[in-house]
Parts: sequence; C-alpha cells; structure tokens
Amino acid sequence: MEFDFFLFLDILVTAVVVYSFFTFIKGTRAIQLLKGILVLFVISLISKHFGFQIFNFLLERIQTAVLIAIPVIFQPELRRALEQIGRGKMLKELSGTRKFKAKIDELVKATMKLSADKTGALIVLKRTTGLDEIVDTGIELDAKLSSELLATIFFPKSPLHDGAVILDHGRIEAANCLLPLTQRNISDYRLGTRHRAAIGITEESDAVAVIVSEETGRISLAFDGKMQHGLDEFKLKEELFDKFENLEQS
Ligand SMILES: Nc1ncnc2c1ncn2[C@@H]1O[C@H](COP(=O)(O)OP(=O)(O)OP(=O)(O)O)[C@@H](O)[C@H]1O
Repeated sequence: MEFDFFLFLDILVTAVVVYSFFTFIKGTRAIQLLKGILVLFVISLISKHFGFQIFNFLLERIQTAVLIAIPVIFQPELRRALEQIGRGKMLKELSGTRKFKAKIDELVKATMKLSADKTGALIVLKRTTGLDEIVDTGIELDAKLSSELLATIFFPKSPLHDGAVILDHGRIEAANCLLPLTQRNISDYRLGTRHRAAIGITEESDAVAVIVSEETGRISLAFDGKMQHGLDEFKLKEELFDKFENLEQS
C-alpha cells in the first residue's frame, strides 16, 4: 500500500485539534454539556432502533432546542476560545499541560524510589495558601524539581533529610522545614510525628502533603486534614492531577 502523506497530515491535524479541544474544555462547564449531549445521542439511537415515533419526534425537537441554546448559554466560553485561538494561547496551554505532567511524573518517580528504599520523606506541595513562615523554618533551596535531588535530600545521612521539603509549582523551595503538628486526637496510634505534621499543615493550609513511611515504605497523602494510605504509583498520580490540574492551568 502506498503511503499517503496528505492522509497522514489530515489525521495528525484532526488529532491535535480534537486533543486541544478536550484539553481546553476539561474542567469547564462545557464538559457537563458534552456529557448531556452524549447521553441524549445514545437515548436517541436506542429510540430510533425501537422505532418509537412520538418519542423520536420529541427528541428531535429537544436536539434543535439544544443546538440553538448552546451559543446563547456558552457565549462567554465561546468568546474566550475564539480570543485564545487568535492569540495562540491554546498551543501555550497545551505545552503548559505537558510541563505540568512532567513535574508530577518527576515527583511520583522520586516517591516510588523513596518508598522502595524505605527512606522516610515528607513533601509538601503548595497550592494557593502562602507557606513563607514554614519555609523560614528550614533551608531555602529554590531548585528545579528532580527525582534525583529529592532522593538526595531525604537520604538518611544528608543534613537536610529531617523535616519537610516544600514544593512550589515544580520548584523545591526549601528543605528541613518544621511543620505544625495536628492538635487532633489521631485514633491510629501507629502514626508518628511525620504523619501528624502532614495532617497539621493540610489543616492550616490548602497544601497537599505526600508522606513516605520510613518504617514500612507506605505512601500516604494528606489533604484538608484527612489522610489516605497505601497509594500506589497510579493512585498517587491520579490524586496529584486532581488537586493541581486546574490550579496549574488557570
Ligand atoms: N513537625 C515536624 N515537621 C516536619 N517534619 C517532622 C516533624 N516532626 C517530625 N518530623 C519528621 O518525622 C520524622 C520522625 O518520624 P516518626 O517516626 O516520628 O513519624 P512516623 O509518622 O511514625 O513516620 P515513619 O512511618 O516514617 O516512622 C523526623 O525525623 C522528622 O524528619
């Protein structure tokens, strides 16, 4: 079979446009609408299959009404999208998403390594609440996030391994930081100060804390004063995406 360059280009362009479209509408109101349209479409297929004439008539009228309503309801979003296409911002958003994914991958890679080696670690990821007071308790680094650097910091013989590392949007702001311990009565008596400090900081801020237990290598994640234990690579990535995706792209 002959290689059709234009067909290849056609598929590539379509894939990029569809991907950009979904990246753009992810986390917006439009995604709910898209789900609604999909449900309507499936119902309409079923209805046509069984030949429900009156119901089909009703569905067709609803579809027409939805088509007219979309530009009215989503006028602000459509305007924003067109403006962004004009400024080439959609492409920028795409590269922003790629960078953000790379940062999460780097952190997860480091966490998995620390967990396999049973190296205790406490990593705080800043969201919107400022953590300057916490950073002041430690050693300021302001370094690019890399799994190797994180592993070096938490290496037991490293002078920086005690305390928490603070991450600020892909930069290692500081290490050796002291966090506030939770004042709550934690029912699980096995949770020591590392885990209590992680709960403490997430009670006082909207940060996320990732903990690797020195004793068991177990990975935990604290957010909003609550803790999830025993996360694997997939779950950890999923949770971090969930907590940062919209923040990073706004
Ligand atoms: N307030 C704090 N802020 C930051 N880090 C802390 C704080 N308190 C303790 N840590 C860290 O936790 C370590 C002690 O962990 P500890 O064994 O008490 O906790 P743990 O929750 O049982 O964790 P692990 O399962 O790793 O043993 C300390 O060496 C220090 O690095």
